[in-house]
Amino acid sequence: MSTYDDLTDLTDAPELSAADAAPADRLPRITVFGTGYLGATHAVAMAQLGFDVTGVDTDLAKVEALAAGKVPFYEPGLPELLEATLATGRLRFTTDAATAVANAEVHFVCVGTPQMKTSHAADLRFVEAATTAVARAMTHDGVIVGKSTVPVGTAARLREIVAREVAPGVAAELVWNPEFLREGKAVDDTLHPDRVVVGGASPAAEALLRTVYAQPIAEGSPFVVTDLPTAELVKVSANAFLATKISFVNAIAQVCEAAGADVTVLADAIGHDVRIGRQFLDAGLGFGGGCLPKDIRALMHRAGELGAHRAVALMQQVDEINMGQRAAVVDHAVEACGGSVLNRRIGVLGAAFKPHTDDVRDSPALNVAAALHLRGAQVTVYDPQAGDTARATFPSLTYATSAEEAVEGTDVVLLLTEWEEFLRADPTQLAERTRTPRLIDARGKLDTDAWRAAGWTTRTLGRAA
Ligand SMILES: NC(=O)C1=CN([C@@H]2O[C@H](COP(=O)(O)OP(=O)(O)OC[C@H]3O[C@@H](n4cnc5c(N)ncnc54)[C@H](O)[C@@H]3O)[C@@H](O)[C@H]2O)C=CC1
Ligand SMILES: O=C(O)[C@H]1O[C@H](OP(=O)(O)OP(=O)(O)OC[C@H]2O[C@@H](n3ccc(=O)[nH]c3=O)[C@H](O)[C@@H]2O)[C@H](O)[C@@H](O)[C@@H]1O
Repeated sequence: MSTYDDLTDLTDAPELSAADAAPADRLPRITVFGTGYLGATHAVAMAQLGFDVTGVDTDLAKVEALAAGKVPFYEPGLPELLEATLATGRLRFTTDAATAVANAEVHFVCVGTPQMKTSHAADLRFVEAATTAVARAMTHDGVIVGKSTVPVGTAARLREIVAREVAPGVAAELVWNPEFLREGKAVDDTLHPDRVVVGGASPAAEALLRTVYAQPIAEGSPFVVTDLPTAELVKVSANAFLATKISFVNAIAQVCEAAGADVTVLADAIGHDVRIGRQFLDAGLGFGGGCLPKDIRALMHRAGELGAHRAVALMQQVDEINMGQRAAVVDHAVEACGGSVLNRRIGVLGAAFKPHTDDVRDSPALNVAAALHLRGAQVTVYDPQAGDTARATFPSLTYATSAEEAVEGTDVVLLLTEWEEFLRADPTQLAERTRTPRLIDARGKLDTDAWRAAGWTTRTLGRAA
């Protein structure tokens, strides 16, 4: 039996009424639990849409920073919008869950669901704690809206918690409303979502969510109404599909390298087929970040619990191919250094898991840099935004403040995160700073003809050596 079975019968719980849930005389008031990448963006965006919003976090430093108008991470456009929405008086941040909940009707749960240290499963303790805190603090009817990415079956279990914790006579309905924003484009994705998915909502809760998302709906965002498990799985499947696309093209890239074909041209060509599409077919170092890797592993784990072995096998392959890309880049660097990187100087361009973010959670770039460091190389990393987060995660690497500094005296240079700054860099100037102008383009984004013309020897993942 899985951990999600044996649900309590909730039929005796009070029902949310349309009048209580959506007051006619004003917009519903909102709390957002968890003010990380997702929650901070969501809170600010909801305030921008005109709602009264309180962001709640257990991390006092984060709350104080946000309340002072400082976004504790790099996300283009968010600082300006935070400042503007704080100035309206509609947005505030606190660690005081009880007061925040008592003053609102819609409670978004946006806390983390990281991978467990001991298994592939998602760690649901934060989601459970936040849901419990909301349910306990509810003094009047309202809706708890799960937004965190969770394994299918979690919401049903959280409903049990809500039923147990909420005060008698208070109608607390839990629905699921997964989020699809991308870091680096978080503001735009939140204000203009590709779709809004709501699972498990009663008519009253659905009406409330339609009010909350009225603007995106008016602008044409599809509003998908479904049950709880489908809503949870839509989210996980979307990320699993994106991950599968990337691992597919990386598997083909290996064939390209062996056969003398060019994976970028191939991706462009197959991408013209609208059934395939060009997006998420960039071969190279593979996917990282705080979501795709942990989400496919959590799916692997949950699918295993449910006996869905084909999904387990597929996700295992996607993960394995992805991690293989990191190993391949390390091997290329070793080969470029003549068989050993011991005491060799390696310049690494990029630490973030992708451009336009300072997020280094499960970053392939930082992972490769660390692996080379552990093999005895002298690794110097430069990232336009992620230097501080990278240093905090992996302090024993050397961090430079420019690409020029990072490539100084190097035996090989690795392009690991495709920031525009690197794509625009002058290969002639950089070549002069190296000991040997040798480049591995692990993102397939550089104009290697221009780099070769500037004296570099180059190697690109997905093309013949
Ligand atoms: N980062 C992203 O781009 C997206 C993330 N997601 C999902 O959203 C969830 C959150 O992800 P991130 O924002 O990246 O994580 P994060 O780690 O940046 O933020 C999580 C926040 O929750 C806070 N928290 C933990 N327990 C709490 C509690 N009991 N009460 C209040 N706050 C609490 C933490 O202090 C932290 O600030 C995850 O499930 C993730 O998979 C979904 C879509 C996009
Ligand atoms: O659940 C989440 O948190 C989010 O996860 C991803 O968003 P994000 O992690 O911000 O980053 P992506 O833009 O998806 O990129 C993920 C990784 O894939 C890599 N990637 C992307 C595209 C590609 O063609 N090739 C490739 O290797 C990127 O370099 C990066 O490391 C999804 O794109 C979002 O829709 C989702 O909401």
